[in-house]
Amino acid sequence: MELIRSYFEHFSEEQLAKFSALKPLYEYWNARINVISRKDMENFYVHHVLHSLAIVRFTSFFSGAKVLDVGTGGGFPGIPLAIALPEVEFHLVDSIGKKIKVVRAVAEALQLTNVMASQTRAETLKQQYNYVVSRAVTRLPIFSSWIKGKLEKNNPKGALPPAVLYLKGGDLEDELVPPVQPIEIVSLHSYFREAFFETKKLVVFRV
Ligand SMILES: C[S@@+](CC[C@H](N)C(=O)[O-])C[C@H]1O[C@@H](n2cnc3c(N)ncnc32)[C@H](O)[C@@H]1O
Repeated sequence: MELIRSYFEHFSEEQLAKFSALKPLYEYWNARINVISRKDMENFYVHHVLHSLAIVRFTSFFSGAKVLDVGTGGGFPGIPLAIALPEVEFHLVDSIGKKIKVVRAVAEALQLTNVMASQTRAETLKQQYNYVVSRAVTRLPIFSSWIKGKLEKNNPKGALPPAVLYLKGGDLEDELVPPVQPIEIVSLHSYFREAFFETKKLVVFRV
């Protein structure tokens, strides 16, 4: 847990214990339902947990905020975010039922009462959210069409306005076209020293 602690000194022992429990839980579930490539399990804390937590380096949302994780797969970035931000409500969705089964099992084992998981296509959701998070799901213009109308118009005064926070690797210039309205693009290497983050970005945008 030294890796997580070194970047997030304010996490409590309870939170660190939950992060520490994540790897054996995913090893157990991944052997039954593939949600993480087998060779990536070796780099679980850097490639999955720390990568997800980049969003917490950018913002901690506000207490009571509703956050949608679109195409969460086995629970990334939603599960690490829910451990890091227990005052925030997370709705994790994926179109594949067996992935949601893993998300529910992990959330239950860790008693994450701020996680709701649904098997659904993001396009069909009716609720509105203060923020949308996601990692590696589809090109940003397509993604934007899926979540159209699902962000609140305003957030409480002083909070980050409604936005999408999307974790992305590689080139994205040709994806930053309407309806994507970029607010900020952060190189994750400015947050984390590991070589994995050299090409990784957090794209914050409105639609
Ligand atoms: C490459 S995986 C990424 C999973 C996870 N976000 C991660 O980074 O580990 C993309 C996921 O998006 C899901 N997905 C694709 N289209 C979707 C849609 N329209 N609504 C909800 N989930 C979708 C897929 O089922 C898949 O689990």
